[in-house]
Amino acid sequence: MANSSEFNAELLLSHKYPETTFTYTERDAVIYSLGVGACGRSAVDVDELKLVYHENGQQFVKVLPTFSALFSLKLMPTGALELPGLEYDPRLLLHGQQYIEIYKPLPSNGSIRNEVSLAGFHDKGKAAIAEIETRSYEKESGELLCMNRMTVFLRGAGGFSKSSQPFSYSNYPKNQVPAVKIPKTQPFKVFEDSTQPSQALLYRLSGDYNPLHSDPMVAKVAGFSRPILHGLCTLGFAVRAIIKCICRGDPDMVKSISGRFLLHVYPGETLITEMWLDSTRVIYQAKVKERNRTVLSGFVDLNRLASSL
Ligand SMILES: CCC/C=C/C(=O)SCCNC(=O)CCNC(=O)[C@H](O)C(C)(C)COP(=O)([O-])OP(=O)([O-])OC[C@H]1O[C@@H](n2cnc3c(N)ncnc32)[C@H](O)[C@@H]1OP(=O)([O-])[O-]
Repeated sequence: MANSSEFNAELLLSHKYPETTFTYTERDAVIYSLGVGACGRSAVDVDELKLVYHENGQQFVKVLPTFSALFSLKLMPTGALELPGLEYDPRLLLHGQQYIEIYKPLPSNGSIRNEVSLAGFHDKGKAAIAEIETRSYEKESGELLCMNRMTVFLRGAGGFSKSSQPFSYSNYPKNQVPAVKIPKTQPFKVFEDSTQPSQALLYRLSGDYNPLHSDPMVAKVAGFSRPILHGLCTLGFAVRAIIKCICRGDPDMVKSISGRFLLHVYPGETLITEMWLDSTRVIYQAKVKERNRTVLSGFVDLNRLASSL
């Protein structure tokens, strides 16, 4: 537990994160799609081939909306996050939540300028929670493309509040909070997908080289029997399942995405994504079949519904 004398709220809240850039090509978008399992069940999948190949005269590959979560990767090159005013052990850091808003379909290649800020910071006693917001602009046009809010869960870093009221700060609307109630009814769609034992080793090629996902010793120190899957890889699997089952394979129908990581996933486990439709909102949860445990839940808001649903 963090010592209250080590926490300096003023220093943390006034910290300015530097702007970052992210340049990608179509090859990066394809490696990402393969990393979240596109065409993993069939190399001629009609809903997914467009994510990895120019089929039928298609000019560009289509890009999954969750690809945008990579834009701010430079912020944590080795898995640690700069939080001046707080001491914490980066080896105990876990990805807690991800919230994404897409304002324009993601191009198949591009150069992105990111504005980064601290959107929230909370003392949860046993943990501290930091929320980092990244607004991503297309460099050439200057247009705002998307916003990502990443929540990091810093195990062991809570308990620093000096007053009896735990320290809590956030600067965004309450309706963007990802907590969802899973309906008691049967899901509208269910999709089962296997992750490969090498899934995290493939996914890391998209730029998240945190050794928690590849190094057995680092995983042990973090409390896991072996390296675990990147949270964003699990989210990528779940959102891809929704795009396949509800958007008829069209990634451009996704407006916003929210997910909370409830439990770690081991590469090689089977993910079952259950989906409920509530107007243009898809409420979902992903379970690991082998352990019968829910590992992720959230919602995806769509621009419209597919006419054939
Ligand atoms: C980031 C880039 C690096 C990437 C790394 C990875 O990919 S790692 C791989 C991917 N990530 C993973 O594998 C992580 C998987 N998730 C886990 O292992 C666990 O959910 C946990 C350890 C994050 C929290 O478990 P626990 O039993 O210690 O928690 P609890 O139930 O006792 O609640 C305590 C308080 O925290 C709140 N809160 C709870 N959960 C979350 C959350 N996810 N998010 C945010 N907040 C959360 C909860 O509301 C409560 O606050 P309240 O209500 O009192 O004000």
